[in-house]
Amino acid sequence: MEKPLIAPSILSADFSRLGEEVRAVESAGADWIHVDVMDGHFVPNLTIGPPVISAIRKYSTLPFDVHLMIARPERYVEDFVAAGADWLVVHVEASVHVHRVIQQIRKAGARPGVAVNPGTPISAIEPLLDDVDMVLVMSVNPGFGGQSFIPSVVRKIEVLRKWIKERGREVLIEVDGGVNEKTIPVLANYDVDVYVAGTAVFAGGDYAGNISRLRKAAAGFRGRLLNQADSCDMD
Ligand SMILES: O=C(CO)[C@H](O)[C@H](O)COP(=O)(O)O
Ligand SMILES: [Fe+2]
Repeated sequence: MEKPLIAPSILSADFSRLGEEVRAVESAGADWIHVDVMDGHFVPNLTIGPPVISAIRKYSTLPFDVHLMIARPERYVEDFVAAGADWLVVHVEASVHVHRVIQQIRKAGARPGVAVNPGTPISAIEPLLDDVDMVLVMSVNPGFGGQSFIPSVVRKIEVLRKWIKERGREVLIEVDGGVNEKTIPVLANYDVDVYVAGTAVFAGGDYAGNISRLRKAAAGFRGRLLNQADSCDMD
């Protein structure tokens, strides 16, 4: 797949028709399906678990990118992989032994990613860069869709891109939260690989049009707003 990728977050889909919604965003040009799993403990919201992922898996052939916002994810890694997760992303804040969980994910047969909350220094994931295939930089506090992008995370993405370049090993950078046509142009300066978008894809119902506008925002502005991140109005 040609990067950057667009990964619709089905948190903003119609949950009463989740399978059809997954099929619809695939037809509309999505690259991945982003699935938000919340436990009411690590984040103040509850969503879905392995049985629902297993049920919607058959509606799409796209990779399922499963974002676990759950405490101690090591308890459920094998269940999520069996349910159909191609990518399994755990929060660095959610497990005491996050390095071990990353190894567990790879052993279970999925690609491991690590996510970092807006309030956590990016240095927390630096020791994991040789072991993960993706870093998910949260640009809102996890738990809900429809929140505003937090501009201070841009600096973290810049640092992360530098570290990955220095290592020479491919690690994808994914950004999640408040991603839309206004925020993507700034992010594109750091070669973000995967844009997760819930509201921006599902709002208004024109999924194909929405995805195509996000793609254009990513391609059109790449490299042209360097050093303007701090002054950019991102609301
Ligand atoms: O992980 C998430 C929330 O915790 C979601 O993926 C994210 O919020 C997407 O929604 P939106 O694009 O509306 O911000
Ligand atoms: Fe997410």
